[in-house]
Amino acid sequence: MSDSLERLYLAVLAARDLDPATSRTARLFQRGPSKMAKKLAEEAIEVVIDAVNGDSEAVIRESADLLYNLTVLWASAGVRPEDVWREMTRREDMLGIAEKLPKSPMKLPKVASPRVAARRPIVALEGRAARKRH
Ligand SMILES: N=c1c2ncn([C@@H]3O[C@H](COP(=O)(O)OP(=O)(O)OP(=O)(O)O)[C@@H](O)[C@H]3O)c2ncn1[C@@H]1O[C@H](COP(=O)(O)O)[C@@H](O)[C@H]1O
Repeated sequence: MSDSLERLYLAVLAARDLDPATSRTARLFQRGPSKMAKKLAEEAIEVVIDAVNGDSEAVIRESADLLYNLTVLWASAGVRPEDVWREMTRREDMLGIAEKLPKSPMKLPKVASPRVAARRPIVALEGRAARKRH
């Protein structure tokens, strides 16, 4: 999926400077971040409504619209897909360790990599609080 999003991101960057009369993306860039944010929020609500109504086909369509509008907002905010993938990997590493936390904090697992070692120490907290800390 990340390949599709990365291709879409490049297409959005390429469309940014097209004619707003013919390119929706160029029109969104012309209208600015508040319009982009409004469209993203609208799409998120449409996904929610379709999911609550059990319309999975509509959820699929609206999710594609949501991801398009998210990609446009990323581009406007100077966020690249790889920035988001890096954060997701960081959380996966962190939560992976948190889920393996032994009962006693003294037996913390060896750090998986220098990248993990650079992180704040993990404190054995109860249940969801452990997730909230990171
Ligand atoms: N992937 C998309 C894409 N997904 C969704 N959309 C647009 O987002 C709309 C969905 O949002 P809405 O339901 O709000 O549509 P709408 O009601 O017509 O929009 P508004 O009237 O509310 O503004 C669709 O009608 C599409 O026009 C997209 N528009 C463009 N792309 C891609 O973006 C790139 C640039 O395309 P242009 O923007 O056409 O240059 C290309 O690769 C395109 O494939």
